[in-house]
Amino acid sequence: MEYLAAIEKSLFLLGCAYLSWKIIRYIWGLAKIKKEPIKVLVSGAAGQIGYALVPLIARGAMLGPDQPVIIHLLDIEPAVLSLKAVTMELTDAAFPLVKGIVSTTKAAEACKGVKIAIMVGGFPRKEGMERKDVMSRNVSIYKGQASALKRFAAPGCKVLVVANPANTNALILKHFASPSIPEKNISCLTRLDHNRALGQISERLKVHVGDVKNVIIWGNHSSTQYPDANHATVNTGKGWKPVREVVSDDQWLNTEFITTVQQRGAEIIKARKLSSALSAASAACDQIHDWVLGTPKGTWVSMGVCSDGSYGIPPGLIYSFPVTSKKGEWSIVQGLEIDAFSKAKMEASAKELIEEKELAYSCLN
Ligand SMILES: NC(=O)c1ccc[n+]([C@@H]2O[C@H](COP(=O)([O-])OP(=O)(O)OC[C@H]3O[C@@H](n4cnc5c(N)ncnc54)[C@H](O)[C@@H]3O)[C@@H](O)[C@H]2O)c1
Ligand SMILES: O=C(O)C[C@H](O)C(=O)O
Repeated sequence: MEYLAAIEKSLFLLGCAYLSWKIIRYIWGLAKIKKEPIKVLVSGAAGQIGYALVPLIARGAMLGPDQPVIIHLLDIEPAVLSLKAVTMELTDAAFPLVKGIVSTTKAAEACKGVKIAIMVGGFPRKEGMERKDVMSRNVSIYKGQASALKRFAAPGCKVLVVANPANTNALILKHFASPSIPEKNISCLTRLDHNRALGQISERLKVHVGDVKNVIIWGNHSSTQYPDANHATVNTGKGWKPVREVVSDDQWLNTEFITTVQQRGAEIIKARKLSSALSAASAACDQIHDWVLGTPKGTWVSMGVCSDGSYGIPPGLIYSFPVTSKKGEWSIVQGLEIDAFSKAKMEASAKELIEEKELAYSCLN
C-alpha cells in the first residue's frame, strides 16, 4: 500500500512540474509577443550601405532576435525608384520581425516617432576626393535633418551618424537638434574602424577576431584617427594577455598597424570604386546593438561621442573614445594610461576636428 501511495505522490508531483513548465512557457510566450515594435529610421536607404543595413535590422541583428521593428526608409526624390525597389524587396523578404515599413522622401514623415535613427544619407567620397571636399554638401543636409528629428522623433531617440564627415555631421546635428535630442543621444560611427583594428590584430596573431578585445579608436573617422592597441588583450587559451606582449613587435604596432586601419576606407574605395558598405552596415548594427543592449563585461568598444573633456579632448567635439554601455547609456572608459606617442596622435586628430568644425560652420553661413 505504502509503495502505491509513493508512486501516486511521485506521479502527482511530476504532473505539477509539467503543468508549471507549461504555464511558464505560456507566460514567456506572451511576454515575447507583447514586445512593442520599435521604429527605426534609415536615411539614405536607397544607397549601398542602406541596402546592406536594412536586412540586418529586419533580421534582429541590431536590436535583438525578439524585437519587432517598424522600418522607416528615407531617401531623396532622385533616388525614389531605388527606394521603391528596396521597399519592395523588404516586403518580399517576409521578415517575421518587420511589423511595418514607411518609405518616403519627406524627412518629417520619416522621422515621425522613431526611437533609433541611422543617418546614412549623404554624398559619399569618391576615388581621389578628400573628406573635406564632401563637407559643404553634407553639413547642410545634417542641419535640415536635425530639425526634422528635433520636431518629430520619439523622446529619447538615439541617433547614429554614418555619413561622412561622420564626426562633424554629428556635431552639426547635435547643435541643431538641441535641446530636444540631448548630446548623450547622438553618436557617430567609428565602430567600423574599431572592428578593422580587431581584424588586423587577429590576422597578425592568427587567432579568431572574437579572441581580441579592447582596441581603441581615438578621434576622427578619418586618416588622422589613432588606432591604439596599448590596452588591447588577446585570449591565448591560457587567459587574456596584452596584445603588445603577444605581438612582440612594437615597430609593427606603432606604424603599419596604425596606417593600415587609418587607410582602410581609402583602400576599399580604390579596390571597389565605391566606399565600404557590407562592413559599414555591420558596424552600424554593432554600435547600436552595444549602445542599446550593453557592452559585455570587461569589454569596451569605440564610439564617436560628445567629449566631456576626458583625456584632455576639448569638450563638445564629437570624438571617438573607448566606451562601455549599460541600460542604453554609454560612458567613457576612464583612467587609461596615455603615453607621449599616443597623446600626440590623439591631439592631432582633435586638431583636425576643430578645423572641420570651423569649416562646417563657415559652409553653413
Ligand atoms: N562612418 C563610417 O564608418 C562610414 C563608412 C562607410 C561609408 N560612410 C559614409 O556613409 C555615407 C553613405 O555611403 P553609401 O556608400 O551608402 O553612399 P550611397 O551614395 O550609395 O548612398 C547614399 C544615399 O543617401 C541618399 N541621400 C543623399 N542626400 C540625402 C538626404 N538629404 N536625405 C536622405 N538621403 C539622402 C542618396 O540618394 C543615396 O541613396 C557616405 O557619406 C559615406 O562616405 C561612412
Ligand atoms: O573614407 C571614406 O569615405 C569611406 C568610409 O568612411 C570608410 O571608412 O570606409
